[in-house]
Amino acid sequence: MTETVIDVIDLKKIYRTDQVETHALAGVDLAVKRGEYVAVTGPSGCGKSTLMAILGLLDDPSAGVYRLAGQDAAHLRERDRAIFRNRHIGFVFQAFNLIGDLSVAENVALPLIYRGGIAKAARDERVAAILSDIGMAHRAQHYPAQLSGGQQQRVAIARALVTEPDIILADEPTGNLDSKAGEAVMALLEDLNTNKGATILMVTHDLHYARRARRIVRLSDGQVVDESFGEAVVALHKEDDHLPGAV
Ligand SMILES: Nc1ncnc2c1ncn2[C@@H]1O[C@H](COP(=O)(O)OP(=O)(O)OP(=O)(O)O)[C@@H](O)[C@H]1O
Repeated sequence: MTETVIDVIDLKKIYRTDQVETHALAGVDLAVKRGEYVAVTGPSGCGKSTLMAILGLLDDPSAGVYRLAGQDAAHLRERDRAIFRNRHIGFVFQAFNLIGDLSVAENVALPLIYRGGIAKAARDERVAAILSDIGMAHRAQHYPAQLSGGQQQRVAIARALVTEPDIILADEPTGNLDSKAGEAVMALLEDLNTNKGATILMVTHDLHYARRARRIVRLSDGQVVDESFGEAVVALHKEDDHLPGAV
């Protein structure tokens, strides 16, 4: 049986201010198996960022179960979070978040340095291989400011992948890119999923990009209201009467 990487059961997040209580997540159930590529989509305010922050261990849920790679991830102590994140998660942000005064190769090597226990020669080898995989080997000694937005996001994806995480969490990865660069990033994510077995969960408000994933989960008012399959799956199974159509 395929291993479940992310297992979320009845996840709730309530924001309390003096006057109001906002149920940002009102009981989300979501399972992501190894090798899946899932897009989470939905209208503004439906809870996408809140869900991503919890899955990325940046915030705690108010209630519910969150298991990551089979371990309880909902109640980690502060000092365990960074270690857990480094070990299991690769994060791709909308704003790339590369470090400006480090070269491309140095940016990609950072998660391996944080992990520790990996000799420099092994790190260099791993970084070179991953930059080659994503077509950025020729930019290894460049600095982020010398790259286009699309290239910076490719480097950020390499940085997320370098530790071979259980899951890539991509938060609006095309949000700061024009459509051509956005398409290139989407093609890279698809390739990593199809050919390298990367497990990906991407949040996007853009249905056009959500459809490029294999499975689409729609949130509304903090709950999963619909699940369907992306274009690649629908094209593959278009003869299959039992498969729900693409959104
Ligand atoms: N820190 C906070 N304090 C209070 N309410 C919050 C906080 N963060 C989010 N919310 C509320 O929780 C709900 C879900 O917000 P969230 O940012 O997760 O939605 P979203 O789907 O990511 O929206 P968008 O697509 O616009 O980024 C919204 O009603 C929002 O106003």
